[in-house]
Amino acid sequence: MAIEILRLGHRGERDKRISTHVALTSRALGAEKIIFTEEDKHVKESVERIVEAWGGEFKFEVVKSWRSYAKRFKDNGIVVHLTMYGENINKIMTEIREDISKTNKNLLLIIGAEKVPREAYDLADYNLSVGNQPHSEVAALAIFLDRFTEGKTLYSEYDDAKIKVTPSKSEKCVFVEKD
Ligand SMILES: C[S@@+](CC[C@H](N)C(=O)[O-])C[C@H]1O[C@@H](n2cnc3c(N)ncnc32)[C@H](O)[C@@H]1O
Repeated sequence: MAIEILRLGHRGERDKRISTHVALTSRALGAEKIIFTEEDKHVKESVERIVEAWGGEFKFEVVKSWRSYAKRFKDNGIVVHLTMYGENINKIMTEIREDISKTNKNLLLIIGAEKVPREAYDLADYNLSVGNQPHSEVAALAIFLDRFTEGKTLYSEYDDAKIKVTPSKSEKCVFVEKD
């Protein structure tokens, strides 16, 4: 089962930082790939730099048509759209987890930057809220992924990592590979 994140929209300069955080949060919490609908060299390079240093196979893609991407994904996947208007995460998470474990399908999470087109709601198998208050796509993504994976992806280790952190009670414990 693979987890992918589809980020709808990116408002240039204004979203550079948050789009980078969306990608890094996706990677750190167990997603295999992030898909953007807009090109941004700065975001792409920032993510690639992290993957190069911290390891793993996290993929970055920009698509022309997110609708075609999501429709194709549904051949062997379940689409969950995160929105403050959606169903209660506390009530629906068990159903989503069972749905995916029974069918062994992949998971595509859709998150917005600004107003999300109606088609995203229609295309999604689940429209899910992380509370009904407006907050941030980074927070919604992190809470969803942590609950979906039950924390199992948080301490993933990568053989090809050049930097590794060992959890420590009292000091920074960092391994850095020399060139
Ligand atoms: C700046 S917010 C826009 C809020 C928007 N009105 C909405 O539909 O959620 C950008 C993205 O954050 C996510 N988001 C914000 N609050 C959320 C919440 N309470 N539950 C789930 N997702 C949320 C959604 O993916 C949304 O598209």
